[in-house]
Amino acid sequence: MEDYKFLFKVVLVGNAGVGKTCLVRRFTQGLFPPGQGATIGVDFMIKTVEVDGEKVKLQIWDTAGQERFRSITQSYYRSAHALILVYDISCQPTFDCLPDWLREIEEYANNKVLRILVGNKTDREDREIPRHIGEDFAQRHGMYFLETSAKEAENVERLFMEIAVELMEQAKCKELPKYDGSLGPINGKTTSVGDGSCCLRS
Ligand SMILES: Nc1nc2c(ncn2[C@@H]2O[C@H](COP(=O)(O)OP(=O)(O)OP(=O)(O)O)[C@@H](O)[C@H]2O)c(=O)[nH]1
Repeated sequence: MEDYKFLFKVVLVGNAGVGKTCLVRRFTQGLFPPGQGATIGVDFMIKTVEVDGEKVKLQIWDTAGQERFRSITQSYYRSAHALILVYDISCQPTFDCLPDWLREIEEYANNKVLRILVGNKTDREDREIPRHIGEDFAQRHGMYFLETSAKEAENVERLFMEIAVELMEQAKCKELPKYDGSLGPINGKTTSVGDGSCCLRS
């Protein structure tokens, strides 16, 4: 039996090419993969971290951004404890699609899911979306907000660690059932986490 006290499912969504896979690889393997191909369907990785001396296992689901995989990826929203919605700060269309992603989240995710908006690729010099525009959008939609660079490892560790801390705090308050690793929460119970209405601590 593996030794961990909490297991949380974190799902990344967002347009193709925004860097979801690179964020996951950076966090779980500490690398920025060269020539990363598009994700087909859904992929997942595990990383166990320690928060306040307790082991927290993060099961991180990396979904394909391409439209043709949408029906597969939607089925992963429901049991997510946290959803990371990613856009590329150097690519306006990826930001313009955020309302469409929010509609998907409204439709398929638990309405109490922890939501985080992430503007990735801060290392790029051709920024199109100013930081405050991303921040405003997140605030208006009750989401946490962070800008990251998977390439330069900026804020990536922080992103996942703050999610782990937040989910653990909520789990302690609400006594989330321990997730058994299957797609649905155990005992058929729908887990309920947080009200998703504040901003990531800075
Ligand atoms: N400059 C820069 N490039 C990045 C960063 N993160 C990812 N990329 C590049 O962006 C491209 C797409 O990265 P992926 O991680 O495959 O994007 P994705 O969102 O997983 O794409 P799909 O799997 O198609 O949904 C790759 O060429 C990466 O090298 C970053 O932080 N900075």
